[in-house]
Amino acid sequence: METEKKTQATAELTDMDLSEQIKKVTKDSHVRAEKTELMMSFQRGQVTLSQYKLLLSSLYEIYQALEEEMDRNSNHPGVAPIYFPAELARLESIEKDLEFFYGQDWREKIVVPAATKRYSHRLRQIGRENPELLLAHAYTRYLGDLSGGQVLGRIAQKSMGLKSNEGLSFFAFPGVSSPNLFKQLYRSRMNSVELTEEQRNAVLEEAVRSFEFNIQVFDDLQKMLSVTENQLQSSSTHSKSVTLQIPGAATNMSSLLRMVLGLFVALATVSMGIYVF
Ligand code: HEM
Repeated sequence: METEKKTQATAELTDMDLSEQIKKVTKDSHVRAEKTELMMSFQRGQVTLSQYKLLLSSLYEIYQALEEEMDRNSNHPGVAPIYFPAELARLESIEKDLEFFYGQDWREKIVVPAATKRYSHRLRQIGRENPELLLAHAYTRYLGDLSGGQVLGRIAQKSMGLKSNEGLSFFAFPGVSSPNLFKQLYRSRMNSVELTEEQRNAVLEEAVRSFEFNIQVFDDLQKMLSVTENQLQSSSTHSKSVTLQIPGAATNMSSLLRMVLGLFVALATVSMGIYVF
């Protein structure tokens, strides 16, 4: 009975175009991504500046890897049909936004969690070894951005109290006049990619993995924020030495974190001094 059901499901999936299959196999992952704390903050209109800055920093690392690998493989038969740098590329917009939020020396200030490093590492690996799998990642990010982008951009602007569109270039696609029509074109290009059955299954698996990477990034960012907030709270209620531990081993400790850490050490030193005398 169970086997029958499975065979039926596989047969249904085989009859579909790639764009339909990919949407179907990632449906549950999409629901999980929507329910992450970070995405819930967006949906409640409560995204904070710290959340958004950390998210942008990770998006920088992710899009840098994705777009470098897409550029390098732009003539690959699995990439060429879905290669739309003029319409979709996000890296320059993210750089502009990071400069707005962090200042000119943003490169020295941004922090990303280990999950982001794992995601970008995977992108570079498949760019080298199986470029046709880049389609799965391009789909997850770009169609996601095109679907929710406009709405999320307005929510972000309102939640963070920004007066203009400054800092929000990530959400704007000046090269796409109708996101819905563009998504249709993109889907038809996805469907035109020639893949063996094995490659098609690998693309579908990679799409699910791609959502998983995004979910892990969102969860890690949230953990980083709550650790920083908890540490700040406990340092103001108990004046004792604390070690700043970020789950997922954040890399590139920013000067902001260094400053916070310095503040803890200074507080601990002062309080020990008061205690001793
Ligand atoms: C605030 C959270 C989110 C909301 C409210 C949301 C909502 C939506 C909506 C309404 C659509 C259009 C569905 C349709 O055309 O049938 C969509 C599509 C999509 N979203 Fe999301 N989304 C969210 C987060 C995400 C995230 C985090 C990702 C990936 C990292 C993502 C990836 C996608 C993709 C790839 C599509 C295109 C589906 C397709 O047509 O094949 N979404 N989303």
